[in-house]
Formats: sequence, C-alpha cells, structure tokens
Amino acid sequence: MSRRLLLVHAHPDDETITTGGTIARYLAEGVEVTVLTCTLGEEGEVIGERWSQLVTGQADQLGGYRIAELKAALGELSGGALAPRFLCGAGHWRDSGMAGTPSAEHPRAFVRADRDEAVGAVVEVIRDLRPHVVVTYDPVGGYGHPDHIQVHRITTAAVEAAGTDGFPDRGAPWEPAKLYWTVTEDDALAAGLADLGDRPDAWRMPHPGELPAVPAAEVTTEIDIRGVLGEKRAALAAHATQVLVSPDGRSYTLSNLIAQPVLDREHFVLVRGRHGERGPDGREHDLFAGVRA
Ligand SMILES: CC(=O)N[C@H]1[C@@H](O[C@@H]2[C@H](O)[C@H](O)[C@@H](O)[C@H](O)[C@H]2O)O[C@H](CO)[C@@H](O)[C@@H]1O
Ligand SMILES: [Zn+2]
Repeated sequence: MSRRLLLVHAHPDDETITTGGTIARYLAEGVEVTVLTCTLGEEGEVIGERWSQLVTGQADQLGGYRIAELKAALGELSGGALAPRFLCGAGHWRDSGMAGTPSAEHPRAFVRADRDEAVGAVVEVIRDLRPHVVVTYDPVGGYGHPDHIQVHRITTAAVEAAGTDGFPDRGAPWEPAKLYWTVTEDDALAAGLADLGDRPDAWRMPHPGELPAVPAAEVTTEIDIRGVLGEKRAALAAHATQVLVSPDGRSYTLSNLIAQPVLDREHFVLVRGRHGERGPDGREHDLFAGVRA
C-alpha cells in the first residue's frame, strides 16, 4: 500500500513557498500527495503591470487567475501529475486579506467560515484520502496571516475528529498517524540570508527579525530537498503574480520585494503522533518515519 500525504494550505503559492520541495520529493518517491487549498487568493497584490487590474476593487478576477498559477505550479512539482483541490470546491471560501483589512468582512471570507462546516469538510477529505501524514501551519500561521491561522485551527480540529465517531455523515473514521506544522527554522533562514547571492537591486534585505522563524531546537523534522530545487524554483516562478525568483535561483521575493532565500531543506514540527527514527542530529528526516503504511 502506498504512503499518503495531505497538505492543507490557505492560498495558491503557500504550498510551494513552504512545502514545495517536500511535495516534489515525495511525489518522486511514489507517495500519493494531495494539496488542499482553502481559498483562491482573491485579495492578493499583483507583481508587475500585465495582470495588475485583476485585483479586487478593479476586475476582481485574481482568484480565477491564481487557479491557473496553482495548476502550473503543481505541474512543475509533479511532472504534470498533480492537480489543485480546493476545500468545498474552488471559490467556496474567499481570501480574507491581511490582518486588519476590510476584506475579512466579506460574507465568504475564510475567517468567517462556519467552524463545523469547515472542520467537517476537512474531515471528509481526510476520510476520503486516508492520509498517513497531514501537514498544516503552526498556531500563528507562520507569519500571522488570518487565513493561515484559520487553516491551522480548522485542520487541527479535523485531524483530531477524523478518527472519532464525530461527523458521522462525513465518511468512515480514519486517524492520520502524524500531524506536522510547516515552519521556517531560524538558523537555516539566517544562513540562507547570509549566502543569498546576487539579488535584483529593487529587492531589499529583511530587517533583523522581520521574517518569522522558529528556534532550531523546536524543529523535529528536516526534509532535504536539494534533489528537487529545480522543481521548487519553477513552481515558485509559476505563481508569477505573487512571487519573483532571482536570476540565480537562490532567492525569491513576494510583492513586498523582501529578499528571501530558497532553502535546500524544509522544516517541520511533529505535533501529533509518534516520532520515527532520528538521525545523529536528533531529527527525523522523513515525514513517514515510524509510520506503518
Ligand atoms: C505567502 C502568502 O500567504 N501570501 C498571501 C498574502 O500576500 C501578501 C500580502 O499581499 C502583503 O500585503 C504583501 O506585502 C506581501 O508581499 C504578500 O505576499 O496575503 C494576500 C491577501 O490575503 C494573499 O492573497 C497572498 O496569497
Ligand atoms: Zn498564504
């Protein structure tokens, strides 16, 4: 029986920015991977002029356009095999915007989702896919975006419920063996920033502490993605309204033009389930370590 991995993300681009290398690596190893995205990213900014009028308040077509970017990015990570999957279907919930913006008042904003409806929907996906491992964000959503925090809360509740007799109309119980948070490790980020290489003049270096990261001591699992860095870079570039990749491929930026390193490892914190085999560094190097698939 093949190993199965579910990653739950807020917007198109998050899957690649935080877990793109892990997705590409496990797909190459024959793992059944599903990326579940909760909104279309309708409230995003747009890099460049060409698609700038798609934004909310003008054509309000960015969400639809980002479906195509997500399809292209997943194609780069999977050799064309992986397609987007949206929670309750594309467009059901809307990007809530950054903290403090009025877009959180939109009736379909993800932060306003009915909790039982959203948790039940993720439970149904879990019971349908029967993943051994689930990945989502930490309690602050990585960097505090309201949709990321909501994804953390909804996914955590769904993983806790999926194996119980709760939500009886949402399929037969299935308890994933492990739940991880995707995180940025502080030491890896610092080393990446110190070794950033040539970046476009318009990009700036982050101020000390400006980019969120967790202490290395909190990281339980490290996935080496050196073998799939090309796929990750191509997938980042596919999210062209949201992400720019430097000519040397060693850094990327969002619309804020803050330079960030394309790291050769992705980091995780195991928060539910048993640790598997650990290396000399005391870390797991496989999300499926210790899982009987
Ligand atoms: C990576 C991520 O979660 N991107 C979100 C985020 O986009 C940022 C936001 O527009 C911010 O104002 C910019 O400075 C930053 O550069 C963007 O990455 O929030 C968007 C709105 O909710 C969302 O669509 C995007 O996917
Ligand atoms: Zn996001």
